[in-house]
Amino acid sequence: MTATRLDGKATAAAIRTELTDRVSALADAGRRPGLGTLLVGDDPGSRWYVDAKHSDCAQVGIASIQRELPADATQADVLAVVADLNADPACTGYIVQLPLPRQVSEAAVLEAMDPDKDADGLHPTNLGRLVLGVPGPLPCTPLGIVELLRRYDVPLAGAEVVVVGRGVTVGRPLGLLLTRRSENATVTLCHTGTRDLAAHTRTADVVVAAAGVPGLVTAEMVKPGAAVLDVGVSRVDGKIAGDVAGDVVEVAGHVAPNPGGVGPMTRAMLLSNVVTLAERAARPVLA
Ligand SMILES: Nc1nc(=O)c2c([nH]1)NC[C@@H]1CN(c3ccc(C(=O)N[C@@H](CCC(=O)O)C(=O)O)cc3)C=[N+]21
Repeated sequence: MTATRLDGKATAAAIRTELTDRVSALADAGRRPGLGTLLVGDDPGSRWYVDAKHSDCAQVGIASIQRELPADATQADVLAVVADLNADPACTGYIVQLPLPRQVSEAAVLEAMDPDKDADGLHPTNLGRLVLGVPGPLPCTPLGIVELLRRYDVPLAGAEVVVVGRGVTVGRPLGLLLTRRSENATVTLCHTGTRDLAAHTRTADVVVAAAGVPGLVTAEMVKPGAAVLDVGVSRVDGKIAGDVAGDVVEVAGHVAPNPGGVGPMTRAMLLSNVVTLAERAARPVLA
């Protein structure tokens, strides 16, 4: 038996279609949402992601504000663009593409963003809101994972979920999201320092592999019928290599492949965050 594919590409396309009505309503009220991006440097992977985000925006009617700085930009250069985007009324939500060059502090840049325009949900205020259970924009990859599982009826309530990876964009906030009462999963957050990773993953109903270690999760580490989501992004010989080995599809019940799984969902959730932020900003106008 081979696993059901969690098709992130098709699901993200459906979400974009659903968003177009909300974008039209905002545009009719003179409040068209606008996504800003700041790309620092010329990493081809980062450029691809940013370009893909803007072509997604064009599809649903969200305006694009594309800012770029050279790889040798200073922290002051980056903070100046952040201040611009904070002040620009056409920009209702924005992201600073990560990673930033070494000379620029990511923490300082995230902190300088207007939390009400934080389309990535990575501002300390918004991460704090996630911990507190207060509404606010949520990180896109964790949201995309939860939404993909929901649309394929993979149950989370009471489920054992093992997340591999403790990074700030995926693993750490995903643990917080999944343990909310609304999701009600039990989460074990594993990482590269976990003594016996396989012992954890073998008990899991859902495994999310987000460690950035190619082929880390193999078939013998997966309980038959479990859902396995591949979120690792590494490049091996110029091609994307995920954290999940090819033989896992023979054991798992569901697999989110990489590419074609969580990546497109991340972009769809970014659009959803931008639309929600624009709706919130327009509330007095929209009634
Ligand atoms: N501020 C910030 N926010 C992010 O959300 C952010 C970031 N920085 N830095 C880098 C990571 C990575 N990331 C991905 C987004 C989409 C795909 C994606 O759409 N991938 C496609 C195609 C991949 C390909 O073929 O190259 C897929 O999985 O099918 C992947 C990875 C967002 N990130």
